[in-house]
Amino acid sequence: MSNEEIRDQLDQYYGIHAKPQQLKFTYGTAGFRTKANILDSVVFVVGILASLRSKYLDGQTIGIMITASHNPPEDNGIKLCDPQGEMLEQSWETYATTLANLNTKDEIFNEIIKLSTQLNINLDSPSNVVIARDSRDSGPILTSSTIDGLKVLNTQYKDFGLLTTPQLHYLVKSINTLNSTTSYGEPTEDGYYQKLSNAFKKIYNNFITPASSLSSSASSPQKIKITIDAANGIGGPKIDLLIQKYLNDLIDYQIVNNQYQDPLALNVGSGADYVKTNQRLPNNINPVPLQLYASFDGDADRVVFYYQDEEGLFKLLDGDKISTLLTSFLKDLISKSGLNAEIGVVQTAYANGSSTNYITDVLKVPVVCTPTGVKHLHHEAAKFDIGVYFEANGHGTVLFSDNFISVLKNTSPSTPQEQRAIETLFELSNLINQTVGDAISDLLTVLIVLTIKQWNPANWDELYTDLPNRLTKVIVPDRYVFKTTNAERQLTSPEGLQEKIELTVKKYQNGRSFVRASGTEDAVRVYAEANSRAEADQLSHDISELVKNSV
Ligand SMILES: CC(=O)N[C@H]1[C@@H](OP(=O)(O)O)O[C@H](CO)[C@@H](O)[C@@H]1O
Ligand SMILES: [Mg+2]
Repeated sequence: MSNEEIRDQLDQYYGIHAKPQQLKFTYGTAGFRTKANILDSVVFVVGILASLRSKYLDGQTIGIMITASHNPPEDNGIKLCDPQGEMLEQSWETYATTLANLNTKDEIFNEIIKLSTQLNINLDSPSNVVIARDSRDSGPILTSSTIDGLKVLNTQYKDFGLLTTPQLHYLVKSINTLNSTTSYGEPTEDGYYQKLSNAFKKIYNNFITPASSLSSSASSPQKIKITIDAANGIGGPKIDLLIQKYLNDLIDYQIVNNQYQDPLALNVGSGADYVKTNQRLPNNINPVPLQLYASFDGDADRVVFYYQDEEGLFKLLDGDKISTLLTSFLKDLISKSGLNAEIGVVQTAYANGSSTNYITDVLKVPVVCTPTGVKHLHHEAAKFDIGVYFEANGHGTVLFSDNFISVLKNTSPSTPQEQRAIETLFELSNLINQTVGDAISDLLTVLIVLTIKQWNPANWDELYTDLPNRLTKVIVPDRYVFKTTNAERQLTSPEGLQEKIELTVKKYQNGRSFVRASGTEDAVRVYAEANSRAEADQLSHDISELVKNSV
């Protein structure tokens, strides 16, 4: 495109999407996220950036997701997805932030020219983008503003409408691998359902026969039971569609908080974040002891499970519990397969200390700790043949390396046991989303593992006992003075604070605490765990006081 053509396009579209002068925006861990009514200028320039990114990558398809995940209904956000379904490369986050804060049409034009020169982008290259949104009522208008941004550099686009975030990631990877040897799947929403349900059924049929089932009737196995709190978000109608169409004879499910068309209901008193943060049931669940419940977040890239024990106590099965369940299952399969595979687990400092000890000491699997944010975990997990990564809040997945997948495809098993283990490992790589944490895919994986093990939620929970812990926020004048090292587990600034924290922690049995600035909220987070509830609370209080007094 010539400079004149770009100027003409900006003349046509910029006026209605001009930035309000006083606002500042940052592309953070989760993209841009704020009140929906101030996002218009941001989504417009994200359209331009996605076009540049695609041209930079020779026309490969880039994904745009309009969502604010677990935030309240009046918020919204936008994030980009790279060609293999991974998060946007970090250096481009800076370009996104720069573009979003420019105040005039000329500045935007100059930035387009500057970036294309600096990065050697041929503006005549084709550019392709797919776009989707969660169920927020601000979604359609923000989508249309994003599309105006795409038109500035003549980008081809397809609007997939309402999808979960992981479905969009699936589509991006499927489109970019179409007709190749590493084809990820059919690039349609239904292709996603087919891929997951086929894998689920194959694993199921490999293990569950009428004779081995727990069923009272010998001829038909009992259906797998689950109640899902969909946070009144887009995950509800999507998992409904998948199970209805493909898994209805295997899964007996109920969806609560499924009012995704109610603009005020999203994430209110419901959802994975609500359940994990408050450590309590969401609205509209009357628990039956020892039955399994799950909560998605607003864009269905996180899931947590829970149940009520026989004493009537609420018990949470969070990302750490999912990680340990899957790791123990996978390790067992590797050993039965007769193959050599390196399995590893990736966690953040927020993982419960008991889970880390269990994985290291009992499962004897290496654990890597990374900074918060899934892109850090994802990157480390990709270094193993099988890399399991979950944040404690329920966002995570399991990555199978290309090399290990080709070993699985090309090995001739010598016993039926080996054959079953190899097939199951291969189908798990299809069932578990390889691009990003996925509530639907993780839910199906947990259900099949529990069914194979014939475990109820209490059996799962028994693997280890969580150390009592507390996660709190402290509001400070400037959170950026809190700088960390060692995967965010130690402070380097403010000076002297880390030493004080360590002296305090030493007073508590099994005490552990760390402090870091949130990347998504204007606050400092304090995490504390110790041997008892009272000690964890006291430690949390002591450290919060140290933080308050340090600034
Ligand atoms: C303790 C915690 O749960 N932190 C969350 C939260 O990050 P903070 O940087 O802690 O605000 O939002 C991130 C994005 O959703 C998520 O990846 C992360 O796990
Ligand atoms: Mg989310």
